[in-house]
Amino acid sequence: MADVILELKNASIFQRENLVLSEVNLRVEKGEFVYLIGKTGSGKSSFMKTLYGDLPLKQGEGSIVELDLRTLKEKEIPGLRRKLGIVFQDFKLLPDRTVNDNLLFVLKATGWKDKDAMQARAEEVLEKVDMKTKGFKFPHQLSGGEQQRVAIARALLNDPELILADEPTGNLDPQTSVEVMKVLQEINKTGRTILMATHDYALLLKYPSKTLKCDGSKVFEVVQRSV
Ligand SMILES: Nc1ncnc2c1ncn2[C@@H]1O[C@H](COP(=O)(O)OP(=O)(O)OP(=O)(O)O)[C@@H](O)[C@H]1O
Repeated sequence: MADVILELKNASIFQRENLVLSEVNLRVEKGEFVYLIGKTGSGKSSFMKTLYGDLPLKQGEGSIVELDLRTLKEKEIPGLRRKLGIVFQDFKLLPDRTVNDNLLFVLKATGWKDKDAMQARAEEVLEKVDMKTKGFKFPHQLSGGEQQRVAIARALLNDPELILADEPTGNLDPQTSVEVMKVLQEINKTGRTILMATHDYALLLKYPSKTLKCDGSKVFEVVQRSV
């Protein structure tokens, strides 16, 4: 049987008392690349937040990287985040330190101790996103696409089972978006599972893959038409 990385059954997602999504049923298996699309306000970010423990799952069932979202306790959230790689639209790099130190900071915060191993790991992930020569730079010295590649490198540090990317190309021009997408595709080819929320239909057409749509407070799989 294929490894199930993420499964929701009859899940409802709320922002405070407001129902955002209901009867969500889905299953993502190891190695899949899945898009999550939908209009502004349709619930994509709320959905992603539920998956990384920022919004509690109060109704239905959900499991992600072998953790139960319904019974997830506050103190289990760091453990969940360690098994996930999360990439945001606005990169969220720490502006006051270099790329290298941004990566070392995360390694330290996630329990790494050996300095040489930490440096080697930082270089390894930078290499994967083709940023190995830029470790000494500060985030503001990088282009948006480069910052996002560093953010992807950061997401890879702890070898996550699942990468959640919420509008990772939302702040990038079309050409840079394609470059970032190529990086995500390469990562997916090495067997990592990726769930990516996006508005970018051009990317969907260029890199077709399983697509889920949030609409009318439901999430359903859509069949992509080739153009
Ligand atoms: N912190 C919050 N408190 C209350 N309601 C919220 C909160 N965040 C979002 N919402 C509401 O939840 C609904 C879904 O919003 P969400 O941000 O998940 O949509 P989205 O599809 O990600 O939109 P976008 O593409 O603009 O990011 C919206 O009606 C929004 O107003």
